[in-house]
Amino acid sequence: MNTLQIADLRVVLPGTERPVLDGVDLTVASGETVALVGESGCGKTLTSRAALGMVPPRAEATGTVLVDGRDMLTLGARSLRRVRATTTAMIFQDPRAAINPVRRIGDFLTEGLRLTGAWDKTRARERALTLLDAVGLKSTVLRQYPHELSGGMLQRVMIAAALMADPVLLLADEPTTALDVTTQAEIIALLGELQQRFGTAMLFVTHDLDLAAVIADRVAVMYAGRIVETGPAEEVFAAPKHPYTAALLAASPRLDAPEPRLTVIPGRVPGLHTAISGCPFATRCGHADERCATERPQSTAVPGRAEAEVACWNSESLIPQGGAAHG
Ligand SMILES: Nc1ncnc2c1ncn2[C@@H]1O[C@H](COP(=O)(O)OP(=O)(O)OP(=O)(O)O)[C@@H](O)[C@H]1O
Repeated sequence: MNTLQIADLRVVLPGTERPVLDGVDLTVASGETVALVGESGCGKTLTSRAALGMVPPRAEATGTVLVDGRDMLTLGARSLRRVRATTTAMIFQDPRAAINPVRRIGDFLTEGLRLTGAWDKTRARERALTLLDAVGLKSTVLRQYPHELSGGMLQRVMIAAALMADPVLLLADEPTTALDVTTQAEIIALLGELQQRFGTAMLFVTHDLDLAAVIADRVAVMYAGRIVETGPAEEVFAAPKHPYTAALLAASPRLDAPEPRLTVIPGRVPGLHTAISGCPFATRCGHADERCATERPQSTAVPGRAEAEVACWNSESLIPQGGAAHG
């Protein structure tokens, strides 16, 4: 069974012309890491928040969001709180914004578990010590305050906190963007190692394709609220099947290329006040024809590639085998 199974998720915000999430299908299996990539404003964060049953106020949400078999969109408030506290965890971009600055790290780590009522103080503290050790921090950190720790140490604390209740699903939203490159590499390695060790499913939101290539088993490429391509990360990045994926890869800076240069994808992601009748990428796509402008392409299996789908009318004829090598 998939730990996270999102099916046909549609979210409509009041006063807009197109759904902000438009028929999203996404699965993450136990022990698997799926990277959700795409330009800013495509709906990545909304998708990962929906996995916690969080949708913007006054938004209309349809479809199903199953976490460990329970639909987060229909659970009552109490059950939702319990599922959030015991089966899911989220790691955010900026650890300082997500932690109470006047509470000691020890209290921060243990209070979530103690609130569930199932853990007493001693047991919660033991669990905190085990996890601090797992993330490479000393036990003395328990008595420290957030301002006494560096950004990298604090993100390690956040990872420890996320794993306290032994969640089945970890949602990481740009968890290393606020860190320098060395610390970023350490945190990514740590996340990967712990996720394997604890067998957690992880949805990793990022706009950094190189990072996605390093951490993910599978990748889902999102554009204007839709998943336009999915598949094994290595294969998708080596040979993209959707013109948008190919354009994203071309626009990703490659310092090791013979002639490093930055390609820009012309145009912008259509705003929420623009109705879309066909493919949302059609207006920016060099391969679009009349059909792309009027008929919505459905996701279809990519021939010869396991667990891979693409939503493009012209994928087979336009994207050459071998595609744009990257990474
Ligand atoms: N609470 C909200 N109320 C209204 N609109 C929202 C809300 N949250 C997000 N949006 C809009 O939904 C769209 C998708 O936002 P989302 O944050 O999911 O994108 P993203 O792909 O994660 O972008 P980024 O990489 O910049 O974080 C954007 O147009 C955003 O302005």
